[in-house]
Amino acid sequence: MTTLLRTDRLSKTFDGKEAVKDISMTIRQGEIYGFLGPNGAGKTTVMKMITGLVRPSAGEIEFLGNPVRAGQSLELLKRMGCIIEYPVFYDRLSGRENLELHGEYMGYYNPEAVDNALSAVGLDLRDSRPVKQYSLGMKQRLGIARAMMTRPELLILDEPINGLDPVGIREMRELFRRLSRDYGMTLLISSHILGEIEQIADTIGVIRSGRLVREVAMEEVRGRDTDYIELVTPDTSRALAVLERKLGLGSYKLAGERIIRIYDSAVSLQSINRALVEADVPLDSFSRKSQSLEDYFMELIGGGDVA
Ligand SMILES: Nc1ncnc2c1ncn2[C@@H]1O[C@H](COP(=O)(O)OP(=O)(O)OP(=O)(O)O)[C@@H](O)[C@H]1O
Repeated sequence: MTTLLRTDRLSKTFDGKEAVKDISMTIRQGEIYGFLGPNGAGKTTVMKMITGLVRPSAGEIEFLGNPVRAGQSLELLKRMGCIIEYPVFYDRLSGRENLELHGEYMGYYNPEAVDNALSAVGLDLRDSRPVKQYSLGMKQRLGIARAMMTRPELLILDEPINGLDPVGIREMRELFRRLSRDYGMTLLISSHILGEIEQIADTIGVIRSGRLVREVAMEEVRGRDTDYIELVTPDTSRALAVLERKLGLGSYKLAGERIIRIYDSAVSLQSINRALVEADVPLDSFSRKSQSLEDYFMELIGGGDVA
């Protein structure tokens, strides 16, 4: 896949405080990129820099092969659609009227574009109710329709699922899939809840305290080895020495001062137990475990409110 947007060591300092530091991310054409991180991690600031709303303190942004500069790259920025923070509408006008007005204001009014945008997000083309009677989910859809009217190459949505009920969340997920599959759109979606994006994202970028701690293809994450044997011992170094010598243990990780996780699928629970007992290595506990996707990301994020 070709690269649509790339940032290189993007940083932002507010009043001497580093909110975002050295973010280098790559968004490929046609993918759904999930931007995951706890509240305050810096997601909105990164999105605002990408869309030219905030000037970076350092670093570069490249979109469609061209540098993006705040206040200068207007033609390029028109090829992005975004909803950062909640979309605001004229409450007393209908959804259609809001889109028509927006089109006129932006200088590209076209009734067909309004129809197409409304049907793409699954809103009724003939609904004449004022927006103030819309549910939050409908308003989010209308916001996406508005952002889509120019058929942007990249759609940037900041926490679009926030506040929706489970049905609304499911519908929104289906909408994202449809936009990506049927409209070939590339989406950058932020969230602080893994469960909201893990099912739809092709790539997840994990941000924590202003830094991108990991950028992973979901395919790779889903295909990882999730089963492991966990043993707790007061003497991890001796346990490891025995296991390496006797069983040729290769793949393991120290998960704490007393915890060893063994990912070697060729090594059985019994053989580990036998080797350690024979060598007289004290063991507090010993079990087979499986790491969920959630555990995996929690580990990357290091706690916080990502659930
Ligand atoms: N205009 C600003 N002036 C000063 N500090 C700011 C400004 N905008 C953001 N920050 C700070 O930058 C940090 C990152 O904020 P940001 O809004 O980007 O995080 P976020 O990951 O989007 O979280 P949230 O989901 O809560 O919006 C925070 O500490 C925030 O207080």
